[in-house]
Order: sequence, then structure tokens, then C-alpha cells
Amino acid sequence: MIDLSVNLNKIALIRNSREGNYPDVVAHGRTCLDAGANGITVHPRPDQRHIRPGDVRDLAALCAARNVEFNVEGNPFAGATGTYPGLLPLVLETQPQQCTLVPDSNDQLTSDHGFDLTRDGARLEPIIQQLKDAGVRVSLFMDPDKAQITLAKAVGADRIELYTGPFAEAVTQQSSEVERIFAEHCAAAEHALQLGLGVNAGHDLNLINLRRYRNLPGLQEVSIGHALTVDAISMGLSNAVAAYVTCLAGE
Ligand SMILES: CC(=O)[C@@H](O)[C@H](O)COP(=O)(O)O
Ligand SMILES: NCC(=O)COP(=O)(O)O
Repeated sequence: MIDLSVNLNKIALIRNSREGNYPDVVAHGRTCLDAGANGITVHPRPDQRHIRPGDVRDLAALCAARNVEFNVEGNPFAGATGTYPGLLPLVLETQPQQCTLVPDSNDQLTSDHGFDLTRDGARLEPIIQQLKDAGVRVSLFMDPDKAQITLAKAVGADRIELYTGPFAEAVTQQSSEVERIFAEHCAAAEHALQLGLGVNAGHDLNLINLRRYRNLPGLQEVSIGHALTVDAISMGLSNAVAAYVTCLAGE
């Protein structure tokens, strides 16, 4: 079975468009776990556009109470800014089971590439060691590039998370590239498995492209947020409108 870790960024994004705590991110995390999700993912960003440090603390407590995996993603090189303490201090404080390091810049719209470990490997290595010493499993966000995945093992990663954005886009476009890209991911996954690395995947996975991607060799976990949140709206919108119409009719 492939584990599903639900990314709650987009619930927090809606919450942040008003003052207050509506929707309640922790309550929605509980709903995801009650519905069968295996864990929760968040990706706090320095601008706190969605997940805030308090959410990380509260969701860590929820996941610990439910004995499920908590996965915190983010840029390890982003230092403290304003009320954002920086990824490393936040992870060391909240002790998630897994930390997925992602090479995002501070103002990035969303994650769009894996690590270049030829460039970043040396400064990543002590960070990975520090996290592992604290008992946190470390996954690195990677493109399906075998040479880079060999370096992921060399710098001490436990797992990789394959960046699935281009695969997802090819499926959406019904491009003839889908099978070539998927074959590249399969080769990368097999290479990682041979090195003893675990294999996660994520970014823009959805109910359509997963029908193909779920066949990736050794796939342990997918983290999904954007499409799952959109599906929650689409699948629930008729019911919600009907409930309001009924309410307005005085029923
Ligand atoms: C690491 C990754 O793949 C991203 O999908 C990320 O977790 C999502 O971040 P945003 O929700 O900020 O786009
Ligand atoms: N690691 C990927 C993730 O957490 C969710 O990505 P997306 O489904 O929001 O694109």
C-alpha cells in the first residue's frame, strides 16, 4: 500500500484570508485522518502565506496523539524572518517523523524543481545529520536524475521525494511525453531503491495522474494537497449549495 499524506497548505490559505480560525486547520487534519489518510504534510513558507508556525506545533500534537506520520517540508536554507523561526528550528522543536527538504527560494509561488546536490550537497550534509540526530527522517525533493539521486544517498538522506510536476502537467496536456517521463521516474525510483533510499513523490498529483503514477516501483508515500483540496470543493459543492437553498427556504 502507498501511504497518503494530506498536505493542508490550502486549508490554511483559505483560513488566512480572514482573521480568526475558520476553517480550522487542525480539525481538517483530523477529518483527513478519520477518512483514512496515513499522515499529514505541511510546507511552511517564510512569508506564512498559508501554514504558520502555530499550525506546525498544533498538527505535530495531533499526529503524535493519533500516532501517524507528520511530514514537514521546506527550504532548509531559509533563516528566521519576522515571526517565522526558520525551518530547522521549527522542525527540531516539533519533531515530525519526516522532514522533506525542498530547494525553494523565499518568494517562490510553489516548488518547481529538485535539489542540485552538486551545488548544495556540502551545505546540506550537516543539516541532514542534525535532523537525523534528532530522530527525524530526512527526505530530499529531487528530480528523476540518477546521478543526483546517488548524491542524495552520499549526503545522508533516508528517502527522496520525486518531483512530479512535469509528469502531472504532461498527463493534463495529454502529451505524448507521459510515458517517457514516467519511465524516467521508474528508473530513478529503481536506482534509489538499489541505493537503499525510500521513495516518496509529490506535486500536482491527482485522481487522474495517480492511476499511472501509483505503479512507480517501491513508491512508499505520496503527499497531496492542491488537487485534493480542489476535489473536496468540487465533490462537496452541490451538497453545500443545496444545504444553503434548503436553509433559505426555512427548512
Ligand atoms: C514540495 C512540493 O511539492 C510542494 O507541492 C509543496 O509542498 C506545495 O507547496 P504550496 O502549497 O506552497 O504550493
Ligand atoms: N510534497 C508535495 C505536497 O505536499 C503537495 O503538493 P500539491 O499536491 O499541493 O501539489
